[in-house]
Formats: sequence, structure tokens, C-alpha cells
Amino acid sequence: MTELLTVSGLSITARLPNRDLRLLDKVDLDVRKGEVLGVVGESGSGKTTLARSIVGLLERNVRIDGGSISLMGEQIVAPGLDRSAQVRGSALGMVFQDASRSLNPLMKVRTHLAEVLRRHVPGIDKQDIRRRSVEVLEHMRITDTARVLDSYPHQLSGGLRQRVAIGLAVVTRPSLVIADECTTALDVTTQAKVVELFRTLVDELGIGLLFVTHDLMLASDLCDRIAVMRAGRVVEEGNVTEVLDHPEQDYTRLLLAAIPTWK
Ligand SMILES: Nc1ncnc2c1ncn2[C@@H]1O[C@H](COP(=O)(O)OP(=O)(O)OP(=O)(O)O)[C@@H](O)[C@H]1O
Repeated sequence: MTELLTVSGLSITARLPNRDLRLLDKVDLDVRKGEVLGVVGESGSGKTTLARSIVGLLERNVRIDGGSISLMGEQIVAPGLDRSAQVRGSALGMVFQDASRSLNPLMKVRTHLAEVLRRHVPGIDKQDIRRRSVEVLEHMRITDTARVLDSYPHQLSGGLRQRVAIGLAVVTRPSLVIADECTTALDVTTQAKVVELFRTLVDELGIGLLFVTHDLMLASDLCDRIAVMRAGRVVEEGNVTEVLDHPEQDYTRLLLAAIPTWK
């Protein structure tokens, strides 16, 4: 499998009023074409910092002070270098927890899709925009595409809004999608549908997916490999069944023990 994303030795520090705080400490991981890497760990372990560093959306008091991130062999992030904005939305798609944050309440779904396509596919004509918009919604397993295209976000259910948000992330056919807790706000049935949808997208489109979650059950359903984070470090990484069925670290065992239904 070809490596899409390589994070090597990534260290990130936040500047606080009276001291510096290490958020990520020499993080190494990679995502390959056609696979899902789950990033799991307790709250505050650095999952979101990692996701945000890849898409270039770190907060202003945060700096990269070691290591690098490469997308398809090209360095996009390193100390003093941030090229993620150039690939964000085209080669790199992203989906966050709250779909309503990535959707403008005053814009119909049709306009969202058209804007993204116009921005990232130079010269695309109206006909192609219409065709690709319908196509991506169909990929999202949305059947009444005409109604959804003509809806404002608030006219859609939470699950449908999240599927539209995922559609927006993949309409430009990115190689890699970063999803950060994107199922957390959904009910369990809708979560399962979104997970199934991601799996199909990865298998059908051959994209790589970095899936950040605190939910190990979801991770075990969706992911091929898992990286377990603790206090800004990757403490365990490997094939999903190896890590979850035979964890090497006590920390991973503790995370699993916290799930009442885990076998
Ligand atoms: N800009 C910042 N300034 C100061 N501290 C920060 C900043 N961003 C994150 N942190 C701290 O870094 C740690 C890691 O945060 P992060 O959001 O990456 O964790 P997480 O694993 O995603 O947690 P959660 O699952 O709760 O979202 C936390 O202790 C957080 O408070």
C-alpha cells in the first residue's frame, strides 16, 4: 500500500502566559492509500492537536517545534513551514465533530458544493458542478438528492447534515480525509451509518482516512490500524485486532476496560 500521509517526529508546543506546554511529543504515524487509521486516546491526549496540525488549523499560540508532516511524499508542515492551506480542500479533505460548523446556515447544500468545486476545480462548468454534486450525494447514500440540494442545513436531520459535510470533504476527490470526532454528536444508529459510509468511501474511492475518536468500539468497527495516544505521544500502534485484542500497553488495557460491553 502507498503511503499518503507521513507524520514523523512531530512535536508541538503551546505558549501559555507563564510557560510553554508540550502538546505533541515526537509523534510518528502514517496513513496508506485505501486504509483507515484510527487515532484513539483519552480526552486531552492530543488527538485534535494532531488532526489540526495536518490540516493547518492550529491555534495562534501553538507552534511546530520539531519533525514534519508529508502528504504524498511532499512536506507540508515542518518548523517554519505550513503548506497545508494549499492542499486543504483539494488533496486533503476534513470533517469535524459538528457538521453545522462546517455548513453556512444561509447557504443551500447546492451552493456549498458549487463553491467548493469552483474553488478547487479551476474552470469547472455549471453542468459539471450539477453532475458532481448529485454524484457525491449519491455516494453519501442520499436518495432524494434534489430535495437535499435545495435544502438549507437546518432543514436536514443531524445525520443527513453530517453526510452532506462528508460529501463536501470528498467532492474534490481528495487522497486523504481527516475526520475529528465527526460522529460524536450523532445518535448510535446514525453513527453506525456514517461509519459504514466511510468504510465504503475508503474501499470505493481508495482514499486514506485518519479517524480521530475517543470511541474504541467505533474504531474497532471501522479502522484497519490504530494509534493510541497518551499525553501527546503515540504509545501503541498496529493492526486493529492486534492492538484491541492483545494490547501491549496497560494504558490501552485501561481504555478498553472502560467500555462495559468490551469482551
Ligand atoms: N492552543 C492551546 N493552548 C493551550 N493548551 C492547548 C491548546 N490546544 C490544546 N491544548 C491542550 O492540549 C491538550 C491536548 O488537547 P487536544 O484537544 O489535542 O486533546 P484531545 O485528545 O483531542 O482531547 P478531546 O478528546 O477532549 O478533544 C489538552 O490538555 C488541551 O487543553
